[in-house]
Amino acid sequence: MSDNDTGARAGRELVRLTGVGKTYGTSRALHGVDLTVRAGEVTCVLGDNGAGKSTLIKIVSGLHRHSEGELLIDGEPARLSSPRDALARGIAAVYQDLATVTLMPVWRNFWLGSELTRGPWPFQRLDIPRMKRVADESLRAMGIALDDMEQPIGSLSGGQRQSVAIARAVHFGARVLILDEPTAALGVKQSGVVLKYVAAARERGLGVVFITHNPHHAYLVGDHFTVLRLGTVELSEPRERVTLEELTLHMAGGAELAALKHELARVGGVDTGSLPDAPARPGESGEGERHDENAEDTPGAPPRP
Ligand SMILES: Nc1ncnc2c1ncn2[C@@H]1O[C@H](COP(=O)(O)OP(=O)(O)OP(=O)(O)O)[C@@H](O)[C@H]1O
Repeated sequence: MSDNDTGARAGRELVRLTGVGKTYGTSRALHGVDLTVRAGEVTCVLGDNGAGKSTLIKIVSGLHRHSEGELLIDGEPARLSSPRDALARGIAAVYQDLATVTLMPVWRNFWLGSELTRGPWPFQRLDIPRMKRVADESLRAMGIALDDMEQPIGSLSGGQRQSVAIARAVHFGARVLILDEPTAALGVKQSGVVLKYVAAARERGLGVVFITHNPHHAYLVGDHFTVLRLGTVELSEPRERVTLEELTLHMAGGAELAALKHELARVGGVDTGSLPDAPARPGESGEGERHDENAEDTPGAPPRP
């Protein structure tokens, strides 16, 4: 598939998981998970350590087989045997530890493993001018303008490197882009850079799965939010039905905090008035109470429509 084909009809279902689970030996990492990835939407998967986020993306990206439930791609039941198999179906994962060669120029990293050649076999040579030109065009199409394509990729900031990896996946035909904690190791400004390209990928019609610990980052770009806890889905709501506060409380283990608050109030001597209550059920929080998206601590990504 060429990158011109990525603009699938917005809202079209690309990947769906129903009742998916995964057992490692006797340990159940994931159970009964439903998740839908749609064209032109960002699906955020949030969860604390050990919640099952990595296991989930390994299943969707072809690294692991699920042991229960069903995986549908374009509405058809599918079993992915490898990441290459997933890639052939248009599903690409960009991991935190980007597989780049730090001393190689940006354009070489862009083409790594898929270099263009020219001339008839067996006299083929690398088509360096074309690789540089196409890499530059692909980056610019995503709004990434680098001063010098010859600079080693290691000299770029973490946010820029993530952005190059996103543009690369888009160029090579990803329809579903899985981003594994792309902002985890980044400061506010660099996180903003990455979130901008997450939004750009969505605008191009890709279905994006954005894995994160950070509800603020998720809320800046997300269309749907799924919170995992101990391998099961604790919350799954579209943007209209959940506020940033609710999402943050779920991530902070709001129910446990509320129980703790109750205990502390009984012990006395602790001011529990300012502690949060249990997260409201989505929809209970009242319309029009949506949190300001440009709240403190959140980088300046484009506002959601
Ligand atoms: N290969 C494995 N073998 C056995 N257990 C595993 C394996 N991979 C993950 N687990 C277990 O499955 C559960 C979910 O882990 P997973 O790595 O998917 O969570 P996570 O949400 O990605 O956590 P983190 O944010 O810490 O990466 C954990 O209890 C973990 O110990």
